[in-house]
Amino acid sequence: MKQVVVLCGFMGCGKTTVGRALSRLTGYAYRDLDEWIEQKAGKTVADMFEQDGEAHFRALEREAVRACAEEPALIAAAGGGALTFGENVQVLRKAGSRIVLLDVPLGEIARRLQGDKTRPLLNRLDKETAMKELYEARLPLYREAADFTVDANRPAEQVAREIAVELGLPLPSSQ
Ligand SMILES: Nc1ncnc2c1ncn2[C@@H]1O[C@H](COP(=O)(O)OP(=O)(O)OP(=O)(O)O)[C@@H](O)[C@H]1O
Ligand SMILES: O=C(O)C1=C[C@@H](O)[C@@H](O)[C@H](O)C1
Ligand SMILES: [Mg+2]
Repeated sequence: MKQVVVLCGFMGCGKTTVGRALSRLTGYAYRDLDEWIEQKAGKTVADMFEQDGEAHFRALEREAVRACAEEPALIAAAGGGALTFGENVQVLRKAGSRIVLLDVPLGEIARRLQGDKTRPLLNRLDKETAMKELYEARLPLYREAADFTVDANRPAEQVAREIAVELGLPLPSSQ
């Protein structure tokens, strides 16, 4: 059975952290789509935005989604914007991948990203307003994309375990 699980949600909701925990729990390989893109491009996401523009990054992101959908088994952390594009969601659905939304309230996201300079879409003077507007615009898109929503305002290990149980993933490391 195909077992590709893609974690989605706003920047800072914990996709990378929970994704790594879920990979440890299930034994499935972990892939961070942002890191995959950085390796392909040989530069950071922040540099890509600055030097090549967002459209170039989004094209590489579509490639990353396609490559991930082709895997037999994988825990993938999507970039914060990846599943706001219907085309990427359709590619994953068609391939039988499952999409999980990590739900975290905006206040907690803001706490987690305080002082962070690595996320280009938030690297601006009106960071608070930008974050709120983007969060509110994206939440309905994430909900539409997701097969399952998990309360991710809890320790990452707990969130990972709930996802594994809900999706019926193997839990070899707990036996
Ligand atoms: N469950 C959690 N509880 C508390 N803090 C967390 C939790 N998950 C992640 N964090 C912290 O929040 C910050 C953002 O987490 P992480 O990088 O995993 O988010 P992300 O969703 O991958 O973000 P991005 O979309 O930018 O890749 C990190 O400092 C991380 O340590
Ligand atoms: O929310 C977004 O659109 C982004 C989130 C990050 O994970 C990166 O993919 C990039 O900074 C864009
Ligand atoms: Mg991440």
